[in-house]
Amino acid sequence: MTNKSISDVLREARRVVIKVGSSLVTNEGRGLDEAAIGEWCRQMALLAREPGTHREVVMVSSGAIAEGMKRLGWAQRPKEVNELQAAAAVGQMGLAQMYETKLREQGLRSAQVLLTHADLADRERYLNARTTLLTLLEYQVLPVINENDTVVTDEIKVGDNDTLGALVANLIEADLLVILTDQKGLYTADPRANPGAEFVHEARAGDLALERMAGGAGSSIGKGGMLTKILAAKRAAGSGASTVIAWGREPDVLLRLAAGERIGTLLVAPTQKMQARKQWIADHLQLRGALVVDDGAVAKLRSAGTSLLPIGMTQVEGVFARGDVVAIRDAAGAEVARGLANYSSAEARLLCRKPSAEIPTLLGYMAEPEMVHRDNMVLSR
Ligand SMILES: Nc1ncnc2c1ncn2[C@@H]1O[C@H](COP(=O)(O)OP(=O)(O)O)[C@@H](O)[C@H]1O
Ligand SMILES: N[C@@H](CCC(=O)OP(=O)(O)O)C(=O)O
Repeated sequence: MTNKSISDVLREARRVVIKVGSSLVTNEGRGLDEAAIGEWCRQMALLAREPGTHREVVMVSSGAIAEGMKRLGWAQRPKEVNELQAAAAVGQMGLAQMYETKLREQGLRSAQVLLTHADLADRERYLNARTTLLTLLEYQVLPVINENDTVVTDEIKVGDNDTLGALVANLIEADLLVILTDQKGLYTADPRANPGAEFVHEARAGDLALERMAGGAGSSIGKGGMLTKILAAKRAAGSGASTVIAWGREPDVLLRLAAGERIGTLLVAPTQKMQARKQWIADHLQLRGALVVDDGAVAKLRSAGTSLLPIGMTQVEGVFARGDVVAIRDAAGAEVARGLANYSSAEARLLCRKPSAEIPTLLGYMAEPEMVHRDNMVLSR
C-alpha cells in the first residue's frame, strides 16, 4: 500500500478520468438526465479551473445505446448487433450534444473522442490517441470519450466503459479513475440481492478477494456491474492510477473527492505512477532498435531529464515503428536510457541532427517535436 494517506491520494490527483455509467446518464433508461449531467459538468469545470492545481479532467460517458433505444422507441434491448450499433449511433448524438451544451454553459470547451479496442491495441494508434488527448488537455478542452460502438462487433469490443475508463487512465497516465455509478461503492456482495452486505471503504486495487465480492449489473441498463469496475481498478493500477467507485448522485461528489473527503470505495494502486511506468518500459526488454546520441544530449538526458530531440541524434540502428521501445546510447555504445520512439527508424534516419522545426518539411507531417518524450523514457543506471 502507498505511504500516502487516502486524503492525499485524492487531493493530489492532477490528471483525473471520470466515468459515468448508462443507468446514471439516462436515468435508468428514461432519457438523458439533463440535471445530473449538468451537475457533473459544473463540478468538472470547477475542478479543471481551480487556481494553482493544473488539474486535468477527462470524461468517459456511457449511455449511447440506452439513449438511442429511448429515441427509437425500443423498450427491449435488441439482441442483433446491427440494431445495437444503430441505437448507439442515434444516442451518441444526444450524449455529445448534452455534454457540449452543459460544458459550454460552464465556459468549458469540449471534444468528442470515440475509441475502439484496436485504437488502443495498435502501438501507433495508441500513441496518436494519447497525443490527441494530451493536446486537448493542453488547450483546456475537456474530452468526452465513449467506445465507437457503431463500428465494433462483439469480438473486438472493449465491451464496457469501466474497462475503457481504465484503458484511458493507462493511456494518459492518469492519477485517479473515478467511476460514478448507482451504488455508494463496493459492498461485500451485491446490495440489491443482499441487504446485509457491508460497505468496503478501502482496499488494494488488484486484491483478488474483491473479485469474489463483485457481481454483474443489477439492472438491464448497465453493462458491466461491479466486477468490471474491480477489474478496471486493477488495470488502472497497472499504470499507477488509484480508483474511486462512488455514487454519481452524491451531492458535490467530485468536488468533495478532490478535497480529500473519503466517500465511496477507494481502491489504491500499490505502485506509484512513475514506478509503474518504468516497470512497463523495463518489461519491454525486446528492444527494436537504438538511437545513438551526442555528448550534449547525453548530458541533458542525465542531468535535466529532458526529452530527446532529433538534433541530438547522430545515428539510428535497427528497424522499428512509432511506439516501439528503443535504447538510447552514447557514442561509445553505453546505454543511457530506454523509451518509446515517436518516429519509425526510417523517419528517424531522416531526422538525425535536424532541428524539430524542420520535421514537417522532412517528413511531410509532425507527430511530436521530440524523438522520445521524457514521459516515455526511463534512464538506465
Ligand atoms: N458487490 C457489489 N457492490 C455493489 N454493487 C454491486 C456488487 N455486485 C454487483 N453490483 C451491482 O452493480 C451495479 C452497478 O453496475 P452497472 O449496473 O453496470 O452500473 P453502471 O451503469 O454505473 O456501470 C449495482 O447497481 C449493483 O446492483
Ligand atoms: N458504449 C456503451 C456503454 C456500455 C457500458 O459499459 O455501459 P455501463 O456499464 O453503463 O458503463 C454506450 O454508450 O451505450
